[in-house]
Amino acid sequence: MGIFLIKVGDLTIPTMDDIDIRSKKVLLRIDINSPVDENGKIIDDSRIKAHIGTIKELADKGNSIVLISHQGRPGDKDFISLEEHTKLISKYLDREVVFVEDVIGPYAREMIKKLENNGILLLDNIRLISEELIEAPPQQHVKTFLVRKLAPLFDVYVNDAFATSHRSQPSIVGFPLALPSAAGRVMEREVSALARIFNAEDTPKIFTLGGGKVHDTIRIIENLVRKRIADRILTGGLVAELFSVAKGINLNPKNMEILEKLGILSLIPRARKLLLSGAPIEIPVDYKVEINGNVMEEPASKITGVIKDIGSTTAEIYSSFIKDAKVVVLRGPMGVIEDERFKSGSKSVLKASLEGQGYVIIGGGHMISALDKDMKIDSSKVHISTGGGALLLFLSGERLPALEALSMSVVNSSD
Ligand SMILES: Nc1ncnc2c1ncn2[C@@H]1O[C@H](COP(=O)(O)OP(=O)(O)O)[C@@H](O)[C@H]1O
Ligand SMILES: O=C(OP(=O)(O)O)[C@H](O)COP(=O)(O)O
Repeated sequence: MGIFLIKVGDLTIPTMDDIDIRSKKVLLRIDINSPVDENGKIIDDSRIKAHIGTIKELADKGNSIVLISHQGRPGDKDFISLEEHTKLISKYLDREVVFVEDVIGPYAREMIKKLENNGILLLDNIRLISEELIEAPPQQHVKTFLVRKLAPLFDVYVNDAFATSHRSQPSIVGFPLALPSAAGRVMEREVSALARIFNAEDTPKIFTLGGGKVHDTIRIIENLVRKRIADRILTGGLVAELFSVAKGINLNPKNMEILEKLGILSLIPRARKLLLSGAPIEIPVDYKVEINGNVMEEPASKITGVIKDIGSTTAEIYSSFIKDAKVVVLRGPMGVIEDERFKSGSKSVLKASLEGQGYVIIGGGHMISALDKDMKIDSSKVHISTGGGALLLFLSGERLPALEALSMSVVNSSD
């Protein structure tokens, strides 16, 4: 044990080298929330692979480990159990990992109590517990059923879920107030790497923002604009549709209905405010759409189909901007990448980023899954982050609840 604390702004966060973490019972929060296909099958396991090193290190130090993670959100198609995830973790670790079809009930607690030295369990989707979806301060979350039922069964809590570090949820912020805690290796690596590579003086900085989490993304754009961090913001996915509508472009009733159902239209006033303030937000000039099962390209001003990707002219324009940037940050796909026919927009911007001169930061589970095996990745100028929203909030200088909570962790006095 030494002093290896991570410093982030005014926060000091303990690492796994700072607490006594040998032969203990460890609760390890990971983020293995992965993109899944329409049958609920995992289509990209990058996030699972990312945590293997942390799990191995804890296992090698003689700890017994209980893994917790969420997957999707209740009501969404990707809200599934963690059974398949367990098999993948087991495959990459090359040892048995037991799936427990329970989270805080008597069965889960019995399994945790019985866990032998060096054993590894994965509890089921933590968002099966409704408390996990509540955003509240650590002082409130330490009193949840979730924390009160699980914390007494452990010696140590490790948070390796950088990708969930922007959520002030019990499994992220509650446990550090109940147990000696530390950041895991993924968390440590992400925070240290991003602090090192993201410098104010490196301009222009281009943010390519797509995907479906538009409520999160508009908050991020507001931050980036207020702090003048982004020189240009290239939009794709549902984010682009919001800004197109806010600019007065008629996307036709089918797309408006989708935006309405997702609650995205309520964001129009905020999007308009950003545009009117002169924010450097670019929107697509054309889209790839689906009409009766057929794929077509249509100009943004004459959309008749359901929008599924940015069009090829937009991809070309975005790529030319990207190639000239000093720093490129990409989060959220340009289209519905689960469908091969709508992957090309995301692939084009990724390819341009990797071929350009600038430093590239790629984040978010879906965007990473669009990276082709044959795309050349120069690790000296590319950081592939496990985080999406967390990454962007961190880059925009926001305090992440996970880091704040870890900085408040109770001190491990056993050494
Ligand atoms: N035009 C679109 N219409 C509907 N969904 C879209 C569109 N573009 C992207 N998406 C969806 O966005 C989702 C990914 O968004 P998000 O979770 O924000 O990204 P990430 O996981 O990379 O952070 C994917 O499921 C994708 O199908
Ligand atoms: O996938 C995640 O975030 P991301 O889409 O911003 O990368 C994290 O697992 C957090 O999930 P959430 O946005 O449902 O809280």
